[in-house]
Amino acid sequence: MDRTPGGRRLAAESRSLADGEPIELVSRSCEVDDVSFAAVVDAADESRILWATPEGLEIAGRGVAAGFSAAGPDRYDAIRRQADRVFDRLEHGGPTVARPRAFGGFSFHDGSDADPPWTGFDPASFVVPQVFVTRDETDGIWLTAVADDREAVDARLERWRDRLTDGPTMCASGSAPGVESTERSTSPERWAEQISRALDRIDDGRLTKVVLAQALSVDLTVPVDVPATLERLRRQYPSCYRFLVGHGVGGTFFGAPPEQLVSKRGERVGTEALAGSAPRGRTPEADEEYAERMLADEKLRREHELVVDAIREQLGPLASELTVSDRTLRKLATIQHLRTPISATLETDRHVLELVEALHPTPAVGGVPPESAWETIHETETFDRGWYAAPVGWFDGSGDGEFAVALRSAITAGESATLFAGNGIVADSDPDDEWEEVQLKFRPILDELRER
Ligand SMILES: C=C(O[C@@H]1C=C(C(=O)O)C=C[C@H]1O)C(=O)O
Repeated sequence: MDRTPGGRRLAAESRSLADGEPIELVSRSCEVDDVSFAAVVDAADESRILWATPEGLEIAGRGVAAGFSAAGPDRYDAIRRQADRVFDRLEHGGPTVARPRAFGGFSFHDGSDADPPWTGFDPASFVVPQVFVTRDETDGIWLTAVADDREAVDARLERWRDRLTDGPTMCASGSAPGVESTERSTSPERWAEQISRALDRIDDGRLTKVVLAQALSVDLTVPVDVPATLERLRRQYPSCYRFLVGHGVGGTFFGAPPEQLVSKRGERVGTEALAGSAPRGRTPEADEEYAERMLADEKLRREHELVVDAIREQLGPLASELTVSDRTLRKLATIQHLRTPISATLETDRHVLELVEALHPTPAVGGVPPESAWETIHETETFDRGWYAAPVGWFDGSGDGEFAVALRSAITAGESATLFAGNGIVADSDPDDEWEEVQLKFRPILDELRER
């Protein structure tokens, strides 16, 4: 595989970023009326990204004005160095909300091989799109184009403005592709064995917690319309992130994660511990009972506190002040979780990628201690996590940015999709309960693939 930073596929327009030269790009924005975000990301054979937050920021982008990719333990720094060479010289004509940002993410493990279904998904890869639309609650809707020079950027902006304003404004929510058949990576019997082996390690003191996951391969009747599926997910899971990453080759990775890894704006940092799960009840009384039981459950409390402690340990040394708020409930349509919001003020300025590196993987998706958890995951799981449960999001030229944990996610190409879901295992975990919780975590995506 081509491991050169900014290798062929992700070269900045036509140049490679490997030669050390700064890259000069120009961006221009114009305000537009309501336009279809789906129309920007409707071509699976081109690079495309979509990012939406629970607070209402939504960005859809296409093409590659600059691309960065990296592998290995140095991947966070390597991405940042490549991006600095672009952002340091970028001239942006437009409001801050519509500024160019680099969108992408990381694989769960730094040595991920990008084998199918993960073809094209390097251990770290980001793009600054050639064209993107940005919407947020206060600033309206903006179209931005990025190119090598002013003439090219003006032409691109005009072309896309015509194209989007002539098209439909609504995001089509489409219909589900329909599921022909499913195949599990892990049978219930195999799962019970895996849990029992993890519990042995916990018993003999090598491990305190590990998150074990499963994959579900789905044969579809027709290919997934990913933007339309995300639109349906928005309605079902309005408090979740939504993302789509496609490189024009291989599959499209998408999901509706409930969990923020980190957000950084200036010196302010936000993150959260989200761990501990229970079903939603069919009646308000049943739902309340599940919630009460979860809040009172000693095992879940320990499992959750491990995540809080790890975040405190990772972020503490970088912060002048750190606030751990009270534990609350996070209720989603099909599942509920324990959640602890955490915020911090940085002691000195940091790039958001430094915070991503410090936090990933939190024990909400990895385990404690991290090395032993990683070894257990590696020896136990029979599939490649790829970008599942890893950081996905954006950063900008001043080092601000926001990342979600890529959960409740799937990678799809043609008439197949692979879904991923996992659960935290600690002392006293019961294989049947853990199995049920994993199945609940497949539901957000699986429900949207099935015809109702
Ligand atoms: C691992 C997943 O979810 C994570 C694990 C949780 C748990 O163990 O209870 C809860 C929320 C997430 O942090 C997943 O959705 O696949």
